[in-house]
Amino acid sequence: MGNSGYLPLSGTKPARGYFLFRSYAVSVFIAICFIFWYRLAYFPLLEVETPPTQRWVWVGMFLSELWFTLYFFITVVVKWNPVFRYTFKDRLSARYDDEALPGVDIFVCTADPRIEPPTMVISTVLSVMAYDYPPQKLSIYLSDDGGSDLTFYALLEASRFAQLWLPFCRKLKVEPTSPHAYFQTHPQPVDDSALANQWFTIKKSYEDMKSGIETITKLGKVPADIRKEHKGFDEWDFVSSRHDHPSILHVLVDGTDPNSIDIEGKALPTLVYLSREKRPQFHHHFKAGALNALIRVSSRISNAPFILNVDCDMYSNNSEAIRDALCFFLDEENGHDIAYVQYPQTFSNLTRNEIYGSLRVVMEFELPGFDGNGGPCYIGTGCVHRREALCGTKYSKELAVEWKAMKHDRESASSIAEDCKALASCAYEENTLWGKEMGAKYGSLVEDILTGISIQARGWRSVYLNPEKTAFLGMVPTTLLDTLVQHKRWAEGLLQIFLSKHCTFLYGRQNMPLKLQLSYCIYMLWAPNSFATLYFVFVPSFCLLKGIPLFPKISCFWSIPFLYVIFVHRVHSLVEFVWCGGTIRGWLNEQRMWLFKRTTSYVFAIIDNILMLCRCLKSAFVITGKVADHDVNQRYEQEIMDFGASSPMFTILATLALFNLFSLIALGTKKIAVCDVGMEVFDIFGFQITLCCLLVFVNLPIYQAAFFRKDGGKIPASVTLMSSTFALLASALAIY
Ligand SMILES: O=c1ccn([C@@H]2O[C@H](COP(=O)(O)OP(=O)(O)O[C@H]3O[C@H](CO)[C@@H](O)[C@H](O)[C@H]3O)[C@@H](O)[C@H]2O)c(=O)[nH]1
Ligand SMILES: [Mn+2]
Repeated sequence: MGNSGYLPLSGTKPARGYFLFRSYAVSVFIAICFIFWYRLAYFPLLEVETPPTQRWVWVGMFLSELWFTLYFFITVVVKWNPVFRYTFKDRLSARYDDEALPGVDIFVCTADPRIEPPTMVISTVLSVMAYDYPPQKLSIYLSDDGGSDLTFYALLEASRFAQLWLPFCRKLKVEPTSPHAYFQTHPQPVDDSALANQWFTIKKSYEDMKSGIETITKLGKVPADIRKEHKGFDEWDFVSSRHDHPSILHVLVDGTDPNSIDIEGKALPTLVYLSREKRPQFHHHFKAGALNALIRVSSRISNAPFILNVDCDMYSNNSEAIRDALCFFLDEENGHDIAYVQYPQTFSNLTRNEIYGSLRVVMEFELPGFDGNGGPCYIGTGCVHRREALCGTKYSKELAVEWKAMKHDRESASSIAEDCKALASCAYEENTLWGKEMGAKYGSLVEDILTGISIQARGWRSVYLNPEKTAFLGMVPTTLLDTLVQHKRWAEGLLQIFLSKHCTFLYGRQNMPLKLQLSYCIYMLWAPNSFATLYFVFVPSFCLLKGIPLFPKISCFWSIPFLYVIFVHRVHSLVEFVWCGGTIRGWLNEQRMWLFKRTTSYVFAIIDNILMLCRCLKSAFVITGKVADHDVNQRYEQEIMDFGASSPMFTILATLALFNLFSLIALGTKKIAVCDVGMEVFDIFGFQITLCCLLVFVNLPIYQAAFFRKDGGKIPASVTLMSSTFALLASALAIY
């Protein structure tokens, strides 16, 4: 306890099992040292009879192992000292009554009504409107980069439905407050007939609204009679396309208007629709551009000191999340230098065994590790920012705010709406620092990470909060290609940061602790992992066919460190995965995705980075799919991998998978011929054979999709044909 009676608003829990983790890390390091000793001592140096290929592949092994060691070291740095936080919301409420709480602006971003259905978007909007927070202090802004009247129509409907939904949420303490998620998971209450009736009425009006929106979305345009209902639709007379239109801004609920109330007469939060101006001759900077327009427009309308931003698929699952975050900012002793509170990215549509992987370990262990090293990175969604820090202010002690003394004067939002449009125009940012020193940063495919780095580099701290009750739930892609493309975008953007002046080692040198600068490498260096991985997936099997041993004999001493590292490293990964709630099959799927990403997404990420460095390519943000057709959904539910499309990524995957299969088959037939020396072959090539077998095992879904499946998610015949040819060629090359 510091000064008179001060009680902190948050605390930290000691990490469990960290002694085990540290012993594991140290022991693996020792084993790795032995591996390098072996690599150097047994380098097939100058013996005359060694063919030069053998020397080169040995160097390759050495370099790959060196890379993996470096990456392992970074992982250990990240996980060495994790911090797990919790909050005291009761203390917050005791110190700040509704009047004293600061305003919070909430940004929801959407970009395309075909990929991000308006019904999903408004469920998210309604979920954040229903936060357990004084409504007059809340303002919700929907940014629509799709410039779509369909989305506007949906939001208009949502603003009406909110008058029913918010009182209902209050009365029944509804959780989650997304109507879609709530009605999906909560059946009609049975014990209280009045409540049951009310539940039924609300569900009915929700379903009606939803089907109305769906019909119109399918139709592709808003019918004339509905357009007459609100003057806002007239704005679409000036929209020539989603890439060419003026700013559209409408205040659908004006919180300063005493008539903006729900059916119980309680105030509603402000609700604003914004589609910033887009012109073909101006770069719109994707989501970062959208965020900056929102920052400016909201600064005029509500100017809340805190900003929560979520992607349109991330609904609020915990109506206390704002209060939780404020426990950090409003802490009188430790809150002044906190720029943002990051929540984990968790998903509502994961299947039991997470067929395309999840960010489980990242969210449960790596981000707490970042927190321990100086603060989590900003991951784009589920994050509460201090407006000032996001806008580019450097941290200094003098900035400390006395929150209770804050004034909350606001002009009527509707009356200033017209003025605000200029703030969302393309020309506004010309010759300003927006996107450079102010707001979300431009020029990166991972604007979030870059923005986070720049905030931390200005001396601010950040914290990570992973409450027991998940704060937000979003969507993971439901096909393999979508997942790989998403990871390509991330890996590409992250590597781009590493190669730029914003690399943490340069940019964060002054204000970020070294361990935090280093921690960022775990993500910035995702893509380069592909070199070492490709090497390990191809070369040992190739050498197996050629008869070149790359590892020590199983029977000799040197195999021990190899066995130790392989075994303990994987067991640790499994334990870690299961520890944070995953299943064993889920872990296996995660391993497969690990391999797939490293041999496709990351390879393309590197190629694109090289092209960008040569200025042959401009980066583009491919929006992640959030809807799929019935068949695809069904396969996803059944955890059957979905290939379907023909993509060069699948050609690479299938080629590598088939090549390893061919190697194993070739070895099998060879072994029959040399039956009596079988044991000896295993002794010499044990590691390579095991690696090859493991790869074949991991790739089982690929063989199945290439040769045995008939459904729409199989690997297209052309891909199978091409990959088989490549794989056969490679095997032939090895054998002859
Ligand atoms: O021009 C654009 C492109 C995207 N978005 C929005 O950005 C969000 C994220 O896009 P999505 O396609 O879902 O990408 P993800 O890969 O799922 O997003 C993750 O990665 C992004 C880049 O690192 C972060 O911005 C996101 O917050 C994070 O969830 C969505 O709400 C989009 O509507 C825009 O507003 N304008
Ligand atoms: Mn997303």
